[in-house]
Amino acid sequence: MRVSVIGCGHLGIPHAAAMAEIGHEVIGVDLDQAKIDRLNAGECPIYEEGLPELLAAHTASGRLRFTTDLAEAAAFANVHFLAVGTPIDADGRSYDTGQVFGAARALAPHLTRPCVIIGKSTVTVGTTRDLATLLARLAPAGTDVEVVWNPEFLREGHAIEDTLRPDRIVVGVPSPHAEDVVREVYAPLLHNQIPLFVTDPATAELIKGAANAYLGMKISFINGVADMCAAADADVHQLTEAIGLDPRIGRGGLNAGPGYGGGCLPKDVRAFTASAQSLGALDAAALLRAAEQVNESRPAAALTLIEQTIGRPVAGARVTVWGASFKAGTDDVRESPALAIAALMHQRGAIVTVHDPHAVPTALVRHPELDYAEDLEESVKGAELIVLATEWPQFRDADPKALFALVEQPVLVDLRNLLNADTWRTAGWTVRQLGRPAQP
Ligand SMILES: NC(=O)C1=CN([C@@H]2O[C@H](COP(=O)(O)OP(=O)(O)OC[C@H]3O[C@@H](n4cnc5c(N)ncnc54)[C@H](O)[C@@H]3O)[C@@H](O)[C@H]2O)C=CC1
Ligand SMILES: O=C(O)[C@H]1O[C@H](OP(=O)(O)OP(=O)(O)OC[C@H]2O[C@@H](n3ccc(=O)[nH]c3=O)[C@H](O)[C@@H]2O)[C@H](O)[C@@H](O)[C@@H]1O
Repeated sequence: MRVSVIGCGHLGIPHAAAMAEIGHEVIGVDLDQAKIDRLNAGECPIYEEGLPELLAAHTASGRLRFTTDLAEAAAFANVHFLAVGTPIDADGRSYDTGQVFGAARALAPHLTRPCVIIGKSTVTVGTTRDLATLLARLAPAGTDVEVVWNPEFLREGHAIEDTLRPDRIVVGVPSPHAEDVVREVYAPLLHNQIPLFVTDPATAELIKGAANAYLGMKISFINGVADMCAAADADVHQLTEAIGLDPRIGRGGLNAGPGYGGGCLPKDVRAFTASAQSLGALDAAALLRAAEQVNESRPAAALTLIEQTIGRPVAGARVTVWGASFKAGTDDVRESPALAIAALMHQRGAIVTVHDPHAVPTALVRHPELDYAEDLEESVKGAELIVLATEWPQFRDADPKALFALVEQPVLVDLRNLLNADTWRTAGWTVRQLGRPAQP
């Protein structure tokens, strides 16, 4: 089939590459000419495992190309995926759907044949209906333009794997014809026994919000319990292993840490809370708000642990923060807990150097006030404290003996419970881990 993917960001580029991989002819569309030029040259503008290879293969084969021209996309395809951004609104709570409606308005005049728009962006319930009404009014094909919602569940760092082998495909359809089109698009995946969950558009929109809200609540729950463990001199890591064995709870997504970040969970929990409020589900809104509050308090909780460890305020201390991306496997620094903690220590007068194996260039744009080191050894020279904030394997595998010689003080706070603390302690380090006893 011929498909277009409108919006080439963290979702759209992997999706376009994966659609080419399963055999479709794909045209990706974005407003950003520089990004389109790089993509057409087979270059990958984001750090995502496996994506550069897929892009290079399919731009070379001619099955995947990119443009800024929506008219070209409309002439080429009868299926259009919408993967533009839905950042949080100026009010800080609901989605700004300007990119979604902006793209639809720009595409509409070119829709002269029957077609299906497959929305993938994360949106407020009711968006599919509003978009269908708008397109019926503005497109020459009128009501022959159908709008489906097909929320995306991929994780950054696993985008290709999650797109080619998702747990489930959820689709909210307005008609049996639209469902047939979706089944045809995803046929190669459905042949691999991946479940297709077909529902109405409003339920599909809410499924996405509920999934991310639950993931955020689960993380805030365990982070709240980590606070309890810290106060009781108990061990959150062992507690998590034990409760995670109960299949009703599950071990996945239950790691205590510096809080959930990224371009999605923080905004999606906020927006789902606002939806609960506006739909009159006030108890649900209060539950979700509590999860947000736990998350918002994580930088301060991390600072408390850091200052307890060094036995004084961070002002004047030379601190190295390991990690800038919001999690390992990506160079995305949107709402990164690592950078929030680095910036908080900087505000408190610490001399902060940040090191990340892939995200220094993206971090520099958002936090130019911080110092950066591209090299791990370089980053710790003269440090009085290392704060491990992102769970990159490079940090887990770092050599405590070699680093001991480089630092001013061998003190490390592990906010991800990533390290084998015994090995580090044997090499002479003082190590504190989140929600775990100071002395094992
Ligand atoms: N990042 C992720 O892993 C996931 C994201 N999502 C959702 O997918 C949507 C996109 O997220 P990201 O890819 O992270 O955002 P992003 O900000 O990385 O990418 C959005 C892209 O859309 C482009 N764009 C904006 N208006 C356009 C227009 N009128 N025509 C063509 N292109 C346009 C922008 O230039 C940008 O490249 C959001 O709703 C997000 O919540 C859902 C699941 C996973
Ligand atoms: O809607 C989206 O964009 C996506 O949001 C998340 O994916 P992602 O943002 O890539 O990252 P996660 O792996 O969920 O991690 C989010 C944050 O929570 C933190 N986290 C995650 C898991 C955990 O156990 N503990 C924890 O602190 C991570 O470090 C990170 O800061 C969801 O997992 C995806 O299913 C969803 O499609």
